[in-house]
Amino acid sequence: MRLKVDKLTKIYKGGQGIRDLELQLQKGEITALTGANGAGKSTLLRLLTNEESPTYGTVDWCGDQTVNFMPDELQFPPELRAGEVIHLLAGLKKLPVSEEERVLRRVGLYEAKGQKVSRFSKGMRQRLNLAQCLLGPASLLLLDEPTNALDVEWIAKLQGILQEERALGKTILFTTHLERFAEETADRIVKL
Ligand SMILES: Nc1ncnc2c1ncn2[C@@H]1O[C@H](COP(=O)(O)OP(=O)(O)OP(=O)(O)O)[C@@H](O)[C@H]1O
Repeated sequence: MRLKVDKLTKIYKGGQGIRDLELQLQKGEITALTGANGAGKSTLLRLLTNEESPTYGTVDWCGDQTVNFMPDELQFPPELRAGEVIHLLAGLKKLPVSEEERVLRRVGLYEAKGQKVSRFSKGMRQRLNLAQCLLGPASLLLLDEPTNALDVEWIAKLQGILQEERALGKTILFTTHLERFAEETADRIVKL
């Protein structure tokens, strides 16, 4: 097992994020997190990425984990070219250039690597966001609404990418409003 969440609760001043959540993520499994607007999906991801602390409850990481995160929206410096963004991030992670090329090809942005991010469409920006999440080794991938802004073709390709990552032994948790995508992609659906 890779992650165990016990009685996890986040109560904001104005209202409630999540209450008494129990969740276990198994190694090599894809879990989809669904639920209405305001159900607490993003709150859970913020607690798992340590952006926020729980009011009470625990997250047991069961040993060392490397987590790669795809937020629901990521602002890139607009003057940078896509290839430069990935080059900088790969440098921070001490990855070889071949890894930069590999992720850019995977998200279909290799040909567009010389373009400034400010000229990118929303879907292209989302795929660059996906690329940074796929960069380098990780034991757990957390993705917040990864289908946002993607067209039908790229939603299908995202499904393939997540399943390839699972085949490599990664544990994956993503949030979505697309029930069919959740059913077709995930091993397990957790509804908040
Ligand atoms: N920083 C905050 N301060 C106060 N309340 C917050 C804060 N962040 C979230 N909430 C509240 O916590 C609840 C859960 O919000 P959250 O964003 O986690 O929902 P969600 O399931 O991701 O929703 P959506 O499907 O709309 O993205 C909501 O009632 C929201 O108003």
